[in-house]
Amino acid sequence: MSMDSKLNELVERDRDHECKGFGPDQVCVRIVAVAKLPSRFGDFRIAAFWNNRDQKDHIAIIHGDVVGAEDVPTRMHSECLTGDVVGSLRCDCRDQLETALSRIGQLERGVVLYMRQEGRGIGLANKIRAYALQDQGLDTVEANLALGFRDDERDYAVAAHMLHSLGIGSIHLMTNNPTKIEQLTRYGVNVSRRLPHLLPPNVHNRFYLETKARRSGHYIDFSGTPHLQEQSDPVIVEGMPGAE
Ligand SMILES: Nc1nc2c(ncn2[C@@H]2O[C@H](COP(=O)(O)OP(=O)(O)OP(=O)(O)O)[C@@H](O)[C@H]2O)c(=O)[nH]1
Ligand SMILES: [Zn+2]
Repeated sequence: MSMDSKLNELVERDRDHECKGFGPDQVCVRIVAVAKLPSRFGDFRIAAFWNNRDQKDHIAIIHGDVVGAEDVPTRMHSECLTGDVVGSLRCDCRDQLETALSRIGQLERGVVLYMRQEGRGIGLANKIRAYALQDQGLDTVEANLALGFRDDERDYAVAAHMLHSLGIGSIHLMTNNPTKIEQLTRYGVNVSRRLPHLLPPNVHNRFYLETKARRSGHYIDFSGTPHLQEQSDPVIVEGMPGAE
């Protein structure tokens, strides 16, 4: 069966899908529409999902035949309008997204989950409030706390169910964030391997990345010499200020 027919079958199957849900919030997800999506990063299909937890359209960007597959290279990306769309250099989001899409686009198969969890789940306006506090000297964790949020408000139950809905048996997760692996595993996803997803820092996001390593326990090595191999990867955004 072709990949398109397989995915269309999943849409049919999910029309009346209901289950006891993932995690304490009993999160249930349906795959609602699939279409082809040729992109500058490769050939993809895009799948839209409904869920019973938030009002957001979460998305899977799929390359190759992933239904029923094991060890599927997977990137779980959190929406970042400032980075993804505007090309902000305050974070590493766009570099990570573009690199994930082009790497996966060149593999046999893989998937990028584009989760609408702007600002680590606090939303766009609040992220900009957090940026304003960072402009006054707070770090990214302190800014979230000052606004009355946890440093990270994301929950990956929707993402876990999305992978389940796609029939993906196990994943190789592209991340430096141990919490993503812990949570997905808790929600029943088999993360058979972690693939480091580091890109070279620029002058604007270096402190932000250091904070992720120092305060949020991300696997990013700044002090250790030699640096992790991945940090010497060629720069993705040509002409990026401060790029080494
Ligand atoms: N609250 C807040 N969110 C931010 C800030 N900078 C980037 N983000 C958001 O952080 C999310 C990306 O998460 P990161 O913490 O950068 O990285 P990660 O996805 O947890 O980890 P990796 O998988 O290793 O990339 C996106 O939703 C961004 O909008 C910030 O200063 N404050
Ligand atoms: Zn960002």
